Formats: sequence, structure tokens, C-alpha cells
Amino acid sequence: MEQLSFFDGGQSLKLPPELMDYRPNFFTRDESTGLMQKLKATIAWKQETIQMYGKLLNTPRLTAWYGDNSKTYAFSGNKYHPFPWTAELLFIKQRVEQAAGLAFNSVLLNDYRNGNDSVAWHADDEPELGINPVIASVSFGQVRRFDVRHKQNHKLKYSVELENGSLLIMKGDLQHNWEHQVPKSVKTMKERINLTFRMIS
Ligand SMILES: O=C(O)CCC(=O)C(=O)O
Ligand SMILES: [Fe+2]
Repeated sequence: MEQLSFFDGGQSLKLPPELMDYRPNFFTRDESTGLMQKLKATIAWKQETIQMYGKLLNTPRLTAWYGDNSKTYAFSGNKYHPFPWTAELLFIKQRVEQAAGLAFNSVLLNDYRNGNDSVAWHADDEPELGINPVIASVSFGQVRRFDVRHKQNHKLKYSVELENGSLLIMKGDLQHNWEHQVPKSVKTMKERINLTFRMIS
């Protein structure tokens, strides 16, 4: 049963290609440095809150939602109203669309300020995304671990280190039969910006 994690000195071996297509150095170092700086400065980052056990807690990261139209999108108990595309977002979107062979009409951005920021286990299975959506995830800055586990069997688990300038294309039934997280880290972590491009109806 050697399907399980394939953590080997932090590098992931064989992700299932029908679920995840990982492309390191999708953006060059210089592109990544420039884009990260621009995104930090120009995106309307927001501290969202989440209702948990009757308490209002801060989401452990900053988020922002940009896209084509004025449709609202519900995620983690929050409703997002998209801001219009910026020049940097359109540049990234165009590159990602080329690689994925698909168009996207919105992007959710996450700013993980340090190792204490995270995203808990979840699937992006909102009905607006349709069945087996393709979601393209771009990472800049600090390398963070991305874990995937099967909903019915948590031992069936994959991890990949999402590097600066990388693209991870999530597809197949990943959002239906699997869930994913970016765990907190006790190691000192610098800032990371993640963008997940989506097509919502
Ligand atoms: O930061 C990441 O790599 C994942 C973010 C994520 O899962 C999401 O925004 O739905
Ligand atoms: Fe997600």
C-alpha cells in the first residue's frame, strides 16, 4: 500500500496526474518577485471572519476576490463581491489560461502572512463551480505545504510543497472526493501569496 504520502526530504513524488498537475517555475524568479510586490501593494486585502462554535474568529489569512462580473460567491461562510481585474491579475490569468487550456472568470487570493496563517481542510465544491471543476493555483513567496486527503479515507494522502512561481492545476474529482489544506507551521515562515483561478457560473 505505497499510495500514501510521498514525502521525501520535502519533495513530493508522483502526484496522481488525473488530480493534480504541478508545474514549478511556471513564472520566473524575477516575474514572481515583481508580481508578489505588486499584489501585496495593489490588492484590496481583507480580514474576513468566520463563525465557529458561536464565536466570531478572524480567518487565519487575508483574502480578496477579483473577477469578471458582479456575481457573489460564497466561500467558508463568507460572501465575496469581486473587484475588477487589475493589470497584474490579467497578466497572470492569461498565462494560466494558456497552460490550463481553459478560461477563468474569477480569482480568490490568499495572503499567508507567516507560519501561523493557514487554510483548514476543505473542498472547493460550491455549486457555482460545477461538477469536477478545474482550479488553477498560483503561488508566490514562501514555500508552503499543500496536503490532499480522500474524504472517505484520510490515510489516502498526498502532499506537495508549493514553491515560488509555481502553478498547480487541480482537476478531476479532487473537489468532490478529496479535501485540501495548507497547514500552519511552527517553523518561521515568510509571506506567501496564493491565487486560485476559477470559473463560476
Ligand atoms: O493556498 C493554497 O495553496 C490553497 C488555497 C485554497 O485552497 C483556496 O483558496 O481554496
Ligand atoms: Fe481550496
